[in-house]
Parts: sequence; structure tokens; C-alpha cells
Amino acid sequence: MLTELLAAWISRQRWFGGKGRPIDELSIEADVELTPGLRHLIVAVWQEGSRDRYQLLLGERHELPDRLAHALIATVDGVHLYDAVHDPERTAWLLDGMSRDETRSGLRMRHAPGAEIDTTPRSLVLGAEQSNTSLVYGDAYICKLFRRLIPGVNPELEIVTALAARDAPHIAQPYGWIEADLDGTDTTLAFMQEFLSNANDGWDLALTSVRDLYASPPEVSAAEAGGDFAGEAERLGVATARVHAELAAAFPTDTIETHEIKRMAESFRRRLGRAVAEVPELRPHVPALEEAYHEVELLTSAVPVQRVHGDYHLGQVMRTPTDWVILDFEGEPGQPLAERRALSSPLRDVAGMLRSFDYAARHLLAGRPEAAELEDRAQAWADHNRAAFLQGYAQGGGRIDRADAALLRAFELSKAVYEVVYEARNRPTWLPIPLAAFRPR
Ligand SMILES: Nc1ncnc2c1ncn2[C@@H]1O[C@H](COP(=O)(O)OP(=O)(O)O)[C@@H](O)[C@H]1O
Ligand SMILES: O=P(O)(O)O[C@H]1O[C@H](CO)[C@@H](O[C@H]2O[C@H](CO)[C@@H](O)[C@H](O)[C@H]2O)[C@H](O)[C@H]1O
Repeated sequence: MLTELLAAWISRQRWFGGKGRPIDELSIEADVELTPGLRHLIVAVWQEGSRDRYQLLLGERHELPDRLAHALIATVDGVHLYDAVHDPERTAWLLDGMSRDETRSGLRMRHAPGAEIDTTPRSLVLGAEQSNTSLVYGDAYICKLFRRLIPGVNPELEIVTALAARDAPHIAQPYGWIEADLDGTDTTLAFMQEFLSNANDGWDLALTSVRDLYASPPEVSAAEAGGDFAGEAERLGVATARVHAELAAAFPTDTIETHEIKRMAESFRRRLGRAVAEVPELRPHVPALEEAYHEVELLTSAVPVQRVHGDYHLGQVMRTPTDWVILDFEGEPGQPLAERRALSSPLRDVAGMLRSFDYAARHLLAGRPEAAELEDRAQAWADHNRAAFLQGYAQGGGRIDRADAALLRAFELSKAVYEVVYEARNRPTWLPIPLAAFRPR
């Protein structure tokens, strides 16, 4: 039975969100033939009374070449069914579909306004398959297939197309997307953007600088080390401020008054409560966190809010030969769509990036015997680059005044609380990194 075979296969996939819980039932909600030998499936997976939906590209071949053996799902009546994201001959059809604005049984493929899609490049699945699958076509496009489907327009598509319509700088150009109605709501299934083939991500660049400092003689300061990153951190600050200004111009803005600020402090506390229940190492830091959140409640001036990135860190920015480009405007994975689209203070993104400088500085220390000696250098690198980023942010027109300090601090601490949970779940050896954020300064 196909559904049972799919259930066994899906539970082993890296992007499957329901790992560790038995699958009670898998049913096929939609099954569309895109082209002979390529089907698009939306499957519903029931686990412990709740349902999640996932999309699959199902290939069908009578003969399966060796290069696709690893993608085999099952063989039914002599037909090999396999994960067609690994088959460039089949995924070529997605480029065709988007370039021609094809619609197949409710599956709508679209190209971005003004975009001309070259249909000749062939795809490769990007190495690190995580919660989604990204296909890189030649060195031209990257198409992200959202695996777990949440009804609604994906914030990444919404934001990038709005910014591109304004010719905003610092974004990767949109080329196309795939959408369908899910529960009667227009839902993004895939989004294709310009592939920045000649760029490095900010995390790798920052780590190179940190390594350089650690390898320098102890008297060499972060500013003097060969691989100083401060110039880049500053340019990134400028780019961040410009993108915030574009977001404020492209989407509604508002201000939140005292009673809503209190609500924001409440939401920090709720996140903390849930996190402490899951990660007991957080408990000793609760009083200091409570105090920082209380400072937010004392704010008297209104706080400007707008659309923001929402999960801003060094892994979301890429340095091309000429500039910084910001990716992945999707907000924090796992949060409900409404929350990810909600207006927020841009300081939330600033705080996210400040945290990331801390991460880059400390991640080589986790579990190392020489960590204690390097601790001061890590702090010096983080302080130096955090300051440069803030300077760039102000230079680019971003607002951070004295009154913002309490809010920025609370956002940073709340992000660190989120990271504590993220690391406890995904990379326990990294847990000391966000925990270091709660040490008194
Ligand atoms: N437009 C792009 N050009 C080049 N590489 C990209 C592009 N978009 C994403 N990437 C690469 O893919 C990685 C993961 O992308 P991301 O959008 O952050 O996916 P995820 O949501 O799974 O974290 C990035 O760190 C980057 O290395
Ligand atoms: O990039 P994603 O949208 O998947 O974001 C999640 O994973 C990130 C880790 O890859 C995580 O970021 C944390 O680790 C980064 C280093 O790997 C560091 O630069 C970030 O500052 C830190 O928050 C992110 O929080 C999570 O949502």
C-alpha cells in the first residue's frame, strides 16, 4: 500500500518534523501529475491526534539509474517511486512551469514580475537539507521547497517580492514561486531566488576572523589581528538599517503604547517560562532576566513597530563581491505564521545579529581545554564587532537612542532564551554559548 510505504520513508527524512512520535496514519490529500514520471503530492501525516502536511515530488521510473538509488522510496508493480528532488531531469520541469506560469490541477507555478527564467540549468540538492529542501539550478537560481506546509503566503516570498518591486538593495532577486490553495488559503509551496554563486555567508567569514585572532600572539587585539571583521560588521549594520527602512516603506508601520509594551514584556516572560520548564540550566538566570523584562515595562515612550526579518543572524547574510545580501525573511522557524508576520521593533533584528557576534566568538570555545585562556579574546572580538555593527546601523539611518537600550537588552536576552531551547534540542554541546549571555556584564 503506497501510503504505508510513504509513511515509513517520510519518518526517516531529515525535514520530517514529527520524529520520535509514531505515525498513526498517512493519507494523500492531493496527487497531481506535473509531467509524465513526475507527481506532486501533498500528504497528511497524523500523529497523536494532530495533523501535519508535507509536500513530495514523486518520481516514477521503470529503470532507476544508480545515481538515484539513494532516493528510492519503494517499488510498486515494477515501477520505482523515488524522491524526485534528486533527479535533475525531472526538476527541470519546475523551471519550465514557472517560466510559463503553468497551472496544474490547482498547483500554480508563477514567475516574478519582469523575471525571465532561463530553463536550461540543471538542479542539485543543496548539501545541508534541513527543514526544507533547496534546489540549486546551475549557478543561476536557488529554489526552496517548503516541506511542511502551513496555510498562507510565506513571509519570505511576501517580503522579497515587495522589496524587489521597490528596487531595494541587499536582497536576492526573486524569480518565481509555486502556490496552491490549502484549506482555502493561498499557500506558498516553493520560492525561487537568484543564487549568489560568488558569495560567502557571514557566519563563515566571521569564524575566519575569530580563528585568525585566536591564532595571533596574545598581545594582538581584535582590531589589530589580520582578519579583522569590524569593517564588514559595520557595512552589515548599514545594510541592515537600509533594509529596515525599505521594510518600513513597503509595509504598514505603527507604534505601540505603554499597555502593549507591557504585553511584550509578558510575551518575553511566557517564552522564559516555557524554556525553563524544558531546560533547567536556565533556572539560576531567571531573576536577572525578570529584572531586564521589568525594565521594559517601565518604558514610557511609544515604540515604533514594522515588518522585520525575525530570525536575523550571521547565517542569514551573504557577502557578495560588492555588498551584503540578506536572506531568509521567514521569521523564527516553528512560530505560527501570524506571529512571524506581526509588526515588531526592528531592534529585535539588531539584537539577533548582536547575539550572532557572541556566537561566532564563542563557538570555537565549546568543550575545549584552552577555552578559559581564550575567553577574554572571545569577549573582545564580540565587543569589537558588536560595536562596529551598531555604528553601521546608526550610520545607515537606523534608530537606537538611549531609551532603546532597555528594549534592545530585553530582545537580546529573549533571543538567548530561544537559543538555549534551540541548542538543547538540536546541538546540546553548543548550549554553553547562549548560556554565557546571562553572565553579568
Ligand atoms: N540566494 C542564495 N544564494 C546562495 N546561497 C544561498 C541563497 N539562499 C540560501 N543560500 C544558502 O543556503 C543556506 C540555507 O538557506 P536558508 O534560506 O537559510 O535555509 P533554511 O531556511 O533551511 O535555514 C544559506 O546559509 C546559504 O548558504
Ligand atoms: O537559519 P535558521 O532559520 O534555520 O535558524 C535556526 O538555526 C540557527 C542555527 O543554524 C540558529 O542560529 C543560532 O546559531 C547560529 C550559528 O549556527 C548563530 O549565528 C545564531 O546567532 C544563533 O541564533 C537560529 O537561532 C535558529 O532559529
